[in-house]
Amino acid sequence: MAPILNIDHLSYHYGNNSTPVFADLDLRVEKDEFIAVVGGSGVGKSTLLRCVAGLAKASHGTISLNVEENDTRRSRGIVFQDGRLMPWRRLRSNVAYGLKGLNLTAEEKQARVNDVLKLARLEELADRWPHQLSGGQVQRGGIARALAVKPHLLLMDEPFSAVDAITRQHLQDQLLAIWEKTRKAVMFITHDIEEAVYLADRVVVLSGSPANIVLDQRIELARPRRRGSDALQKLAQDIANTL
Ligand SMILES: Nc1ncnc2c1ncn2[C@@H]1O[C@H](COP(=O)(O)OP(=O)(O)OP(=O)(O)O)[C@@H](O)[C@H]1O
Repeated sequence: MAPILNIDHLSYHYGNNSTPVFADLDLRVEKDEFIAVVGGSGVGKSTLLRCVAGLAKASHGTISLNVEENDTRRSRGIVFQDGRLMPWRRLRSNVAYGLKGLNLTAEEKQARVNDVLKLARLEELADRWPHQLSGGQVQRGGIARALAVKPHLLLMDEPFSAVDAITRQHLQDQLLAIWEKTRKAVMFITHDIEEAVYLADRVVVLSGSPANIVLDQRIELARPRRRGSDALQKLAQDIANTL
């Protein structure tokens, strides 16, 4: 099967900086595959994700998405670190916002919103304002909004880094449950290597200046995985040693 995402010879420069953030970067992501991108602070993880999201334009190279065009869904859904819910809209309306412009009837939109709120286990909170939600609920709201457009590729930029450790573990497990149900490609940025190994099918390590992929590690651990297991810790340590 052809990869869903093909990144070829990608380079990105900010302004007139002489050194690109990354250069000549190649990456393939298969349909249904969950990949995590890790790397030190400032190495270029978010920039790469923003390029794939279409929010930043690469200086050189290409990004192609191998997806069926369809006006009832979008190719990509994006989840940011802070959830990015609009404070003047209730949760339901925030989730519905991304559906603007899609060729869906009002009933279909409503059904979509209900479905993703249910997936994110937020049905009961649908009429709350963002300030009435916990940090973890806001993040789940961000995930629901991204899923509402039925993306082929879900892009997540350190989505759990602003919540406490216990909430983070719950969110990781909820994300995996959603992924099992929806089976889409995920590109997940994190600086937490254990999180990457716990979640992903593949962990890609970005390093250097300009950055490039210094390790592309398949994670063969059976699911469900056990946090803190020797095998998981060892893989995480091996990956950390490449940084
Ligand atoms: N608007 C900008 N103008 C110039 N340089 C920028 C801009 N945004 C980011 N950078 C630089 O580009 C590099 C990559 O930034 P990026 O945010 O992609 O890194 P990151 O790996 O996601 O970091 P972190 O894990 O700390 O979020 C950094 O050195 C950063 O300082």
